[in-house]
Amino acid sequence: MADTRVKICGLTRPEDVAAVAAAGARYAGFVFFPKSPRNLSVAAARDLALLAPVGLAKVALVVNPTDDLLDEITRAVPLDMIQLHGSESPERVAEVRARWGLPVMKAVGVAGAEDLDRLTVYQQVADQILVDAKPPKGADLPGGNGLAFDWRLIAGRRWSRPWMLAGGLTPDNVARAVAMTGAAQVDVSSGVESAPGVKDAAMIARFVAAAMEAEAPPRL
Ligand SMILES: O=C(O)c1ccccc1NCC(=O)[C@H](O)[C@H](O)COP(=O)(O)O
Repeated sequence: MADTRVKICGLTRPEDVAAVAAAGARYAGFVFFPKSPRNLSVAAARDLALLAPVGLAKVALVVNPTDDLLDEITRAVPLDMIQLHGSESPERVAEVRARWGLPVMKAVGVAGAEDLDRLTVYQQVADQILVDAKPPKGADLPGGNGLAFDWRLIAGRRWSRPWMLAGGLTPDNVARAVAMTGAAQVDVSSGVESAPGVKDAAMIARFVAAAMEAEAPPRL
């Protein structure tokens, strides 16, 4: 059994926080991106974050955030991590980490082998890497699109930092994804929704159980 750590991203309602905690997920993600069906105001995110029990890490997902937005979010919302999901440079990742004093997870989009060097670059400055599918050209959202990339691209890769696998994961494919990539952590958003932005408690429970029971490849 892999005992995979799960992040459920894009919670919008108190019952989502309860479902995520009851299922045994380890991270809850709150999205601050106006175009997203999962977008939250700072006040709404604060209310949700205050419901999270000890052991459920609260992650703020932001896209190329201004300093003012980061100030506003970090002053109001009790957080454990900042997720940068835009085109932030390595220098900006290092700056956010130093200035706001929280661990930073940098999302890196992967579509082909040409994207893999960026994983190495960002591992040098971020606390964690979120390895996600690259959004299609012209997509409204830089993440949360329910698209998977070819997991063979990262199978057997050596990592110098903790990382999470994301992109198109579902209760039905997460065990295969863990077995193929050796991911110790996985992230999902649309794969546990009944409609865009609407989380489904039964799907969350099924996803977390499948991820935790997955067989990981031997870690050498
Ligand atoms: O989920 C969003 O709406 C979103 C908006 C803007 C930037 C990133 C966003 N989501 C990123 C995530 O962390 C997702 O969990 C990740 O991309 C996987 O999404 P999915 O393929 O839908 O499981």
